[in-house]
Amino acid sequence: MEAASLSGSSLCYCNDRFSRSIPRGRYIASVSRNFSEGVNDVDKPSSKPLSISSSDSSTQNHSLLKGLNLSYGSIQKRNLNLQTNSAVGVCTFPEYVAESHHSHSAEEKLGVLLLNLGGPETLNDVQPFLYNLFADPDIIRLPRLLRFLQRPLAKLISVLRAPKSKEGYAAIGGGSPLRKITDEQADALRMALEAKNVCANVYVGMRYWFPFTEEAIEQIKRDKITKLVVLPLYPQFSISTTGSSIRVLQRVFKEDAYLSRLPVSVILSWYQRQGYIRSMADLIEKELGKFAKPEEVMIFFSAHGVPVSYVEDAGDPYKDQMEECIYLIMQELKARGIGNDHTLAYQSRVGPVQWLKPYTDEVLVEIGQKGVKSLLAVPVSFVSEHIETLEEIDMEYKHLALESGIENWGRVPALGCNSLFITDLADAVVEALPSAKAMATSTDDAEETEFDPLSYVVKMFFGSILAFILLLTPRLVLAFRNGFF
Ligand SMILES: C=CC1=C(C)c2cc3[nH]c(cc4nc(cc5[nH]c(cc1n2)c(C)c5CCC(=O)O)C(CCC(=O)O)=C4C)c(C)c3C=C
Ligand SMILES: [Fe+2]
Repeated sequence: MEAASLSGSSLCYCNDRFSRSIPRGRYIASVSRNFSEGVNDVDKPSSKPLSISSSDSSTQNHSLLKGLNLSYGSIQKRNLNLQTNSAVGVCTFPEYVAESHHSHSAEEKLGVLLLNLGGPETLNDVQPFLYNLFADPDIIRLPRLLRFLQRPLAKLISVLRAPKSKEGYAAIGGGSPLRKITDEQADALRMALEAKNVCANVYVGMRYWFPFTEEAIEQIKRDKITKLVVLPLYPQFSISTTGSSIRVLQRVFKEDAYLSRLPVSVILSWYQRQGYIRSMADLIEKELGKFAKPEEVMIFFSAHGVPVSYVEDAGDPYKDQMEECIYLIMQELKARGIGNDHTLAYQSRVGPVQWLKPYTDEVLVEIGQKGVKSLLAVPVSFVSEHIETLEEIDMEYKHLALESGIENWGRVPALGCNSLFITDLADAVVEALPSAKAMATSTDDAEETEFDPLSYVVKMFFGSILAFILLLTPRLVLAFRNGFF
């Protein structure tokens, strides 16, 4: 069966077989764990190209690879070798079907790894969580020559930003709800798969906080999983989210004999799946119904931003995918007779660089001044409630909107465990199974370096001094004054 009929989408589709092998230089994937006694970095160099078998079931393949190909920028430089097979069929696999436990293939064990960002569970976690985030070279992208500054800079920025972040987390109850919600989604997905007669263990791996992706992978090994589907909980692909998490997998998998032979299928993005589009449209339709005059409400999509350089220099397909996603949701609403005005803006910018525009806060003021009276905010880049929905949108943006002349405010909840959505994710997992392939390691390790504790200490020391000096440059001082960090 071809991909298009599986996604059930009316989109054009492709079932091309892509095979990309992208040459690159050295890339250091840095993962920092924070244990009770304090920050404990693990920075292991990673240079061997790995191959990821990726399964997408509609146009996303095309646009994603186009996105990756746009420039020989970040992704290629960073060793993301992609083999994408998009012809995916709906079928159940005898080895994973519940009834087949007693069969010869009972040894087969399917795993699904959900990837997410993670969030601090207490206020004390905030600074170390921020450290882990800013130490990620996919979040602060430094030129190669300045990479030794990554961790000292992360330390400084995390310490400086922590008070502001803590205020945000304090306002939503003292911590992020992300772990609890992601665990619930994992459970719901396991049950949705079971309902399709597919037995799977579902794991949660967070990028910047517990349970770290590496812990989930350890569990996958202990459970002797024989096939793995990797499902990032980000509908749209960004270098800063899915890209970053996949790099962690590449690093861990290539270093382990069992993992490097494990058949894996990575779902890179799924914003165009019909179940997701429909469930978003359902939520919007329901919330619109709560307004006195639903047809007059502006639908305001607010997506998490990324720096412009990600899109323009590094070829991040995030913006394209976001725009296509909004188009599809609006098409679905139109098909239901809902033709409201809508707009897309980007929120949550951090630091002194240019982020994707227009900015949510600026657009809210603008449309309030233009006379829009009713507005429905739709968070669109993430599928769980988190600090940016509960604090930034519900508190800061709502306040700003009301101040700017908007009188009726509404907000669509995040999808969470919405059953149509979870069922669609289960379908995506099933569709991805046939394209699972072992990640192959290459011998291209010429530039690999070993972790050297002495050079680490030296770099940390001089890097801290340099980072401190850099932070005193007028531009950055201004950025701090303006509260960008
Ligand atoms: C699609 C979603 C996200 C993208 C893209 C993204 C990029 C990105 N984020 C930062 C900096 C921060 N993000 C923070 C929290 C945070 N980010 C996302 C999602 C995306 N980030 C989520 C869901 C969360 C919240 C997690 C939670 O605890 O609930 C934070 C910490 C919070 C704060 O201080 O504001 C920072 C900092 C950058 C720099 C970036 C792209 C380069
Ligand atoms: Fe973020």
